[in-house]
Amino acid sequence: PAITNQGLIARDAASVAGIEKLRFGPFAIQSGEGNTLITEDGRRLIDFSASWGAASLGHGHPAIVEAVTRTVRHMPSASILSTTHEPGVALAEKLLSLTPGGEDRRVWFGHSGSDANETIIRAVEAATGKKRVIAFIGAYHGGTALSMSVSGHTAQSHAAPRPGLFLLPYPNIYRPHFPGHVGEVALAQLDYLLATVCPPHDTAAIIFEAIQADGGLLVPPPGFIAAIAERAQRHGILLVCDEVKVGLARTGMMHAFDADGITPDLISFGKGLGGGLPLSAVVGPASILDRTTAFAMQTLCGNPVSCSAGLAVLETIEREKLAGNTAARGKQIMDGLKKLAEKHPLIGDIRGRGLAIGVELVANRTTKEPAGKACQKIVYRCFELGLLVFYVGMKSNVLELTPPLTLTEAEAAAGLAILDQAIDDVTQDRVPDAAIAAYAGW
Ligand SMILES: Cc1ncc(COP(=O)(O)O)c(/C=N/[C@@H]2CCCCNC2=O)c1O
Repeated sequence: PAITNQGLIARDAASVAGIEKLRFGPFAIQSGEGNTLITEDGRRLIDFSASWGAASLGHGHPAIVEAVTRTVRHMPSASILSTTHEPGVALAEKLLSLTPGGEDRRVWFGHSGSDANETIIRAVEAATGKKRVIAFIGAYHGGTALSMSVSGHTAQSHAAPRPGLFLLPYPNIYRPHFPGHVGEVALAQLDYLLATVCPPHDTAAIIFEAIQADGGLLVPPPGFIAAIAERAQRHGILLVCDEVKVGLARTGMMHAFDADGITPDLISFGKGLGGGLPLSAVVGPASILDRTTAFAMQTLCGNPVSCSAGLAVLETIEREKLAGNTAARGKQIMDGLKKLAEKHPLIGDIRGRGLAIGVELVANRTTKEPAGKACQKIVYRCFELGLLVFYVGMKSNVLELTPPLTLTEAEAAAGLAILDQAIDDVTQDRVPDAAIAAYAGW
């Protein structure tokens, strides 16, 4: 049918496949400027999501515009598979210089966190010949078959876990599901697995997030990931850290795993690495990533335009000292949220590091009953009031605040004020069920 002059939402409904939609409202965007998005009808939204963390420098950052424009104009091919080029080599060198690891290492380029984690699992299995992998309940490692099969998020329960996968309980300090669900049980279970059905000689890797993002923005107790790393090292099991969401200065440190001062064997990057363009990377030992050729290919891997954006992101993080800004803005927001918690009983827990912040919403602070519907309504109301924020969590009740690393003090304050109003409106039942009925969220 001819496309009438309908709005984006109606046209989207008639043209874009629902299987890739994760919608919380009629969120139609016509443009972005810095840390603000402008809706189709011209309203300004402070962006507290950064497109799930991908727009690390906000929207239209001059460094990215300049790098991308320059490269797309002179275009040294579209791929690094069969022709190499300066943007790709320079970005690989930059990533090697920014990541810890003594031995000879290499960088693999992809387009998404999913393909990076997919490649890691395939590469470590091939290099070690080992069939078992250990991961965590609540983990989201991707949306492709293999990356999903080593995930543990309830939203992906439609995907079968890979054979030989063992899932451990990720520490949940605020909502322990059993005594010791704050770290020591996970470690005890890991030791028991390794001593029984998951022998180190057949266990290729342990994959984890230093902060579990989609699982509910769970921050493990200090020392937990160091304890995991110590066991991996002791048993000769490869340690894989998924830095796709919370890496690259988002926690106020260069790497989220810096919190425990560990050195993973392999690291996956994505989202913010591309600053809004499709780009992922795996950093790991040459003995794994350089052991053969033509093993993990996609035509546009190492696309020079995306690689130029990645270089611009990393250089800007350094030049603008964005890890420092992230720590400062994160403290500002955390302090602001603590004040909101004094007046809003819906706020059950506030946690995170830097600009990776979770606000867990509960109907009752004593029972901690998850307030999923209130959470959906708050996201919807924030959109109406001028703030874009989404939610995560296996009970869909954790607001995820991952604004661009370039967030300013004024934008943080304005976002908090809108969040305050939205929570108030939902608490006073001013947002009807009908407002969110059409949106499945997750
Ligand atoms: C820690 C972590 N590792 C890998 C991925 C997969 O990245 P891609 O979605 O770029 O393939 C993700 C993606 N997370 C999802 C993307 C789908 C929408 C829901 N929100 C996310 O942030 C992730 O958080």
